[in-house]
Amino acid sequence: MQKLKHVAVAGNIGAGKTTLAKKLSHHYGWKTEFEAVENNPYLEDFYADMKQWSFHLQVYFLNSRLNQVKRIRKEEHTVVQDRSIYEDCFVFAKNLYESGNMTERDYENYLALFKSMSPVITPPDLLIYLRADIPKLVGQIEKRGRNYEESIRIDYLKTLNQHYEEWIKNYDLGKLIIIDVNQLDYLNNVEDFALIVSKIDTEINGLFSNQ
Ligand SMILES: Nc1ncnc2c1ncn2[C@@H]1O[C@H](COP(=O)(O)OP(=O)(O)OP(=O)(O)O)[C@@H](O)[C@H]1O
Repeated sequence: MQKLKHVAVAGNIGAGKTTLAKKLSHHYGWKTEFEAVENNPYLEDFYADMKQWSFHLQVYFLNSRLNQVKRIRKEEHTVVQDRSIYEDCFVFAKNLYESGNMTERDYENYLALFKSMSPVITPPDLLIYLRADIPKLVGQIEKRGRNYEESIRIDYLKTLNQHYEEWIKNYDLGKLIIIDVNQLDYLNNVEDFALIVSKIDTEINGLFSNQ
């Protein structure tokens, strides 16, 4: 019987991944893998000057996310991961290159590194994509008030959203749930959270019954 081992929550900056991952961990008893924002040595510099720091930041995230994947694989419990490694490559790095914030040689170098790593990368059993429009993202980014995120431009969020949609349209590495979170408040509204849980339960049952 297949077991749900690795769940990843995907979505743009401020979509509410961390909140959902925490709530799912509490509800299902899953372990969590979060990105430690405070210890990131490049994030603040990156937001101040993307051109200068994009490559450094992407290599940092790639390595950090690969280590998460390796830990998840070893773990016998189910783990919910806050953002997948595919988003780093197919959304963030791609967006930086296409917007002129990463040079071609750096991007090619990055892609070659990603390719070398790919035999070790296993996809999540279930990917939950949180789809959010710009006003929702902006509202949530403002609410949490991280200083360095004040410089995030609407344009940046918009092109990230376009890359997210492109990536998710072609995503075929495992089970996928798409949740439009624009009208949801699963932190404070029990019914909104229950709606997400019921979608996940359906997928979990599907995983089991396929065996
Ligand atoms: N590969 C990446 N390239 C550029 N920035 C990234 C990358 N991965 C994460 N970040 C940035 O790191 C910061 C920390 O992300 P964090 O894990 O808190 O999630 P978030 O995107 O803010 O999501 P949410 O609000 O949905 O929990 C954010 O500003 C995020 O955009």
